[in-house]
This record gives sequence, structure tokens and C-alpha cells, in this order.
Amino acid sequence: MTDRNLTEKVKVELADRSYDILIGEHVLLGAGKHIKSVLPDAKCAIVTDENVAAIHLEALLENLKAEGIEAAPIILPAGEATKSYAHLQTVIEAIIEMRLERGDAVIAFGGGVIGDLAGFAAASVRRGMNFIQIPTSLLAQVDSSVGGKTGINSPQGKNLVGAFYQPRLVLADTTVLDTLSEREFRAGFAEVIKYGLINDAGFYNWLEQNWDGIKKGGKERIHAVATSCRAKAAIVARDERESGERALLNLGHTFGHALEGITKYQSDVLVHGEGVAIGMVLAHAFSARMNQSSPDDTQRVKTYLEKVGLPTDMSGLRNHVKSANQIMDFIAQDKKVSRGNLNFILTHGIGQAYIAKNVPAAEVHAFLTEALES
Ligand SMILES: NC(=O)c1ccc[n+]([C@@H]2O[C@H](COP(=O)([O-])OP(=O)(O)OC[C@H]3O[C@@H](n4cnc5c(N)ncnc54)[C@H](O)[C@@H]3O)[C@@H](O)[C@H]2O)c1
Ligand SMILES: O=C(O)C(=O)C[C@@H](O)[C@H](O)[C@H](O)COP(=O)(O)O
Ligand SMILES: [Zn+2]
Repeated sequence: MTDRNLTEKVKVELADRSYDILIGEHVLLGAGKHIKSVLPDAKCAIVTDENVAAIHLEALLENLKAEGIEAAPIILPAGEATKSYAHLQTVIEAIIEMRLERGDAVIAFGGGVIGDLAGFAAASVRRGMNFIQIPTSLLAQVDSSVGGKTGINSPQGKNLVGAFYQPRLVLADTTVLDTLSEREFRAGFAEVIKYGLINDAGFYNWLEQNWDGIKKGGKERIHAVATSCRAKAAIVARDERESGERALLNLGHTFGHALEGITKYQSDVLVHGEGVAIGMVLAHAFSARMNQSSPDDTQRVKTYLEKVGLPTDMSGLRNHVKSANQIMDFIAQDKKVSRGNLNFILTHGIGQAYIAKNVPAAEVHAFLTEALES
């Protein structure tokens, strides 16, 4: 079997809402067939952004047409600012105008911005239409297309408005990532590294050895995407709505989301994966400060993220991030906050993340003050 024919299937086990993630080269060429096997009669709205539409939309439309699937696109501006009330309204009204019924489908064809927005629209129109994810960024293939978190940002914080709403199918064509910019590929890779750091030191070691192969494509890339999806699917199957363990997937996000909020979701300043990269280093450093892990592990993570070309501290955000208080204001809106208490994902070392409850705000403030001064 050549690499080209290698397709991995990961199942997200959620009883009657279970679904498959198909991962491999040229999976998109079978999109129509795969969609028909799940939804034989559905018409589709394809939500996408201008970048993805310019490169990949025609091929998808032709593929669906060849299978007799009626489909029309809704094309949005690219970038994090699109995950907004205004664009949610645009998408919802376009779907309604198309007269799509509940049994029809919304396809998210793009990165995580499109996936989160289209998923929330699908959850909302007629109280829930069918939803299919065709992720085109590395980040979306390894993370956002899996697990059913959908939503938009608010000025007060990331993803503060949304719903848990699972897709019926996820199609991840790893060759589509060849057209992704280097910056966005790196940003998505931060979420891949996250899985190693959470609970799989062996995967983290493998990632340290295989960054070049994953960038290049082929079987290393497929392995990285499939391992990430398997890791996420396992956690989601046990804790779909984040009443416990799922919070581990938030490693690096409490700090990262705050930085995204402070920089006002401007993708030219900071994208999600970059915020997560900085956040993961901060989470390791804060764990070491709280005597939970070794500073050597923080250094190891920092060194690897730097090698990949990701930001690892807040020095590039000095025009935006002025004080620890500013960060604390966003942290107070984090969805893990409970009865006003801060809950963080901290670590005992590589692959040993844990949920830390009631972390003293004064400690976090002091840590951030030092981090901003260094
Ligand atoms: N729901 C979840 O579980 C979850 C998980 C992780 C992240 N997210 C969310 O995902 C978002 C980030 O996703 P993202 O990093 O994919 O950002 P994105 O959707 O903005 O995509 C990144 C950029 O790459 C472009 N692009 C995408 N695919 C391309 C391709 N194949 N070729 C060329 N260009 C392409 C897009 O147009 C965009 O400019 C954030 O809003 C984050 O909060 C959600
Ligand atoms: O799926 C999850 O659960 C995650 O936390 C994955 C994260 O990578 C993702 O960025 C998610 O959108 C963050 O969720 P939030 O609940 O903190 O907004
Ligand atoms: Zn994330």
C-alpha cells in the first residue's frame, strides 16, 4: 500500500451521536460518497472563507455535483474576527434564505473559525440541522473539527457564546494542508504538541523527532493528525460536555485566550495556535513556580516550540499587553471559573497535565507581573 492510499478512521463514540473522522491523502475526492453514506438525501450549505474558497471550493462543488448532491456556498472573510455575532447572523440568514430544512446539512469547509461559526449556525437554525466538518487547516484537522464545541467570540472573551453540537462526519484531507501558510501550519502544530504535553510523553518525544516529516506531508503528517484526533476523541467520549477531564484539552488556553482577547482577535497580531503556544509555556512555568514540575520541562517545551517557529513569550505583544491586571480581567471570564475560583490546567511534567482547582489569583497575578517584566 502506498502512502497515498493510507486512510485512517477514528471513531468518536457518543452512542447514537457517534461519528467517524476519516483522515488521509485525497479524502476530499470521496467527499460526495462519504456524505451520501451518512446523509443520503441532504442538500448542503457550504460555509467557507475567501482563502479556502479561492483554492479548494470548485473541487468540492464538482465532487458533490458528481454525486448528485445539491450544494451552494456561503463565503466569508478569513480570520478570527469572523467568529462574531455579525457573521453568525449572515450565515444563519443565508441558510434560511436557501430554504434548507432540518434534515439538510451545513458543511464547514475551512479552518477552526469557519468550523466553530458554521457549527453554531447549524445548531441554531431550525433548532439543529445536520452538520459536517471538512477541516482545511492543521488546527481544524487535529482539534476544532472534533468534539462538538461550536461558537463565537465576544468582546469580553473567547468562545463565550456557543453550544456543544456534534458533526455527523469529519473529512480531513491531509494534502489540503499543502496550501496552508507556514505561519498557520505552525500555529496548528501547537495544538498537536498539546496532546503530547497533556498525557502522551511518547507522542511528544516522537513529535520532537518528526517536525520536518510532518511539515513535508505523507505518512508522518497522517500519523500526527490521526494520533491527535484519537487523543481528543477518547477524552470527548468520556466527558462530552466538560464536566471534568475534557478541561485538560484547555492546556495553555487560559493564558492564550486572554491574549487573544486583549489583541482583539486580530489575526495579523496573534492567531489562536500562537496564543496556545505562549500559554503552554506559561502553564509549564507557572507549574514550576508552584513547585509542581521541574523548570527543565518548561525549558524543554520552550526550546521545541522555538524550533518550530512559534512564539513562547509575550514579548511580541508589548504594544497590546500592558499589565497583569489586563490579563486577569480576561482570565476571570474563562469558562473553567467556578464560583469565582480560578481553575487551571497545570502539569507535573511532560505528558502529565492535571486540573488544578482554586488556584490563588494573587499567585497568578504575581507570576504574570514577573513574566511581563522579564
Ligand atoms: N471547537 C474547538 O474545539 C476548537 C479547537 C481549537 C481551536 N478552535 C478555534 O479555531 C479557531 C482557529 O482555527 P484556525 O487556526 O484553523 O484558524 P482559521 O480558521 O482562521 O484558519 C487559519 C487561516 O488559514 C486559512 N486556511 C485554512 N485552510 C487553508 C488551506 N487549506 N489553504 C490555504 N489557506 C487556508 C484561512 O483562510 C485562515 O486565513 C479559533 O477560533 C479557535 O478558538 C476551536
Ligand atoms: O475541545 C476542547 O474541549 C478544547 O478545549 C479544545 C481547545 O483547543 C479549543 O481551543 C476550544 O475551543 C477551547 O474551548 P473553550 O471552552 O476554552 O472556549
Ligand atoms: Zn485551542
